[in-house]
Amino acid sequence: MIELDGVTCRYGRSGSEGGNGADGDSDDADGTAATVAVDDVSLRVPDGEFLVAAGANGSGKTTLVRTFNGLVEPDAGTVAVNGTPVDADLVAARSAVGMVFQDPRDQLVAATVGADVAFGPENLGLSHTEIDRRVDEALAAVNMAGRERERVDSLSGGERERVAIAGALAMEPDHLVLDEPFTGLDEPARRSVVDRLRALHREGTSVVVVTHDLRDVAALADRIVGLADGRVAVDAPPEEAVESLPGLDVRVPEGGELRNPAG
Ligand SMILES: Nc1ncnc2c1ncn2[C@@H]1O[C@H](COP(=O)(O)OP(=O)(O)OP(=O)(O)O)[C@@H](O)[C@H]1O
Repeated sequence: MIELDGVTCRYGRSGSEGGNGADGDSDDADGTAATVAVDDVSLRVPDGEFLVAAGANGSGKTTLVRTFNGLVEPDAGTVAVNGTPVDADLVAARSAVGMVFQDPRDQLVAATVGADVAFGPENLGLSHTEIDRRVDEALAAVNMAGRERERVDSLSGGERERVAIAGALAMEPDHLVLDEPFTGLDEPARRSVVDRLRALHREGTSVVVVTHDLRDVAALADRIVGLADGRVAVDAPPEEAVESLPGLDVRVPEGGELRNPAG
């Protein structure tokens, strides 16, 4: 379970670590205005849930999910994972919440698929047998079993995304968070990533997907949280949420009972 209470994150005060940490959204002493990226958000993400965090560019989605494992430290409010405050045990939070970043190139660190997926477990100091087991299972989960020896730079965008997901899965997190996982992927690649997410969720993995485009994931979600200007504007099951989301500049699936504001 991930629990946020009254979380506010700001960027822009000069001298604040990591760029966030201002005490207001007015001008600072040096004349630099602080940006309130996340504004007093309270949220529960139960185990097993497939949650989609949707919103326009700049609505605060990335900042919000980065508080889940301490990559961003809130200026106000608290974040707890499995009952423990993130700032009290950063290692526990990072183990419990696996993160797949927006561009898998930012995440892939080794030359080959197997070495890349093994990287995280190796840093945990696990035995070779345990590392091999995790790599095998993680690659199987993204439908890339037996491809350990392939070079990362020879993979397609969709395959790289799936290797990045496997790398996060090899850490055996309670929650898997993916930030805009479909950016830059062609249709078959998107479908293959969607299929993998569906299968992972079916097998019990908790998934959080950050997106401004719901076409791929609306049908998978248990719940959609829509952000606008750093605040939760919508928090509802998909059928209800898609009615309000177009007003937040979020692209929703076309056809059926769902509308697409872009026409
Ligand atoms: N490192 C940073 N320094 C200063 N401002 C930032 C930083 N990161 C984000 N912001 C600002 O905070 C606000 C929220 O950004 P964030 O990236 O969390 O939103 P987002 O919804 O994920 O956007 P996108 O879809 O474009 O990634 C935006 O106004 C953005 O410009």
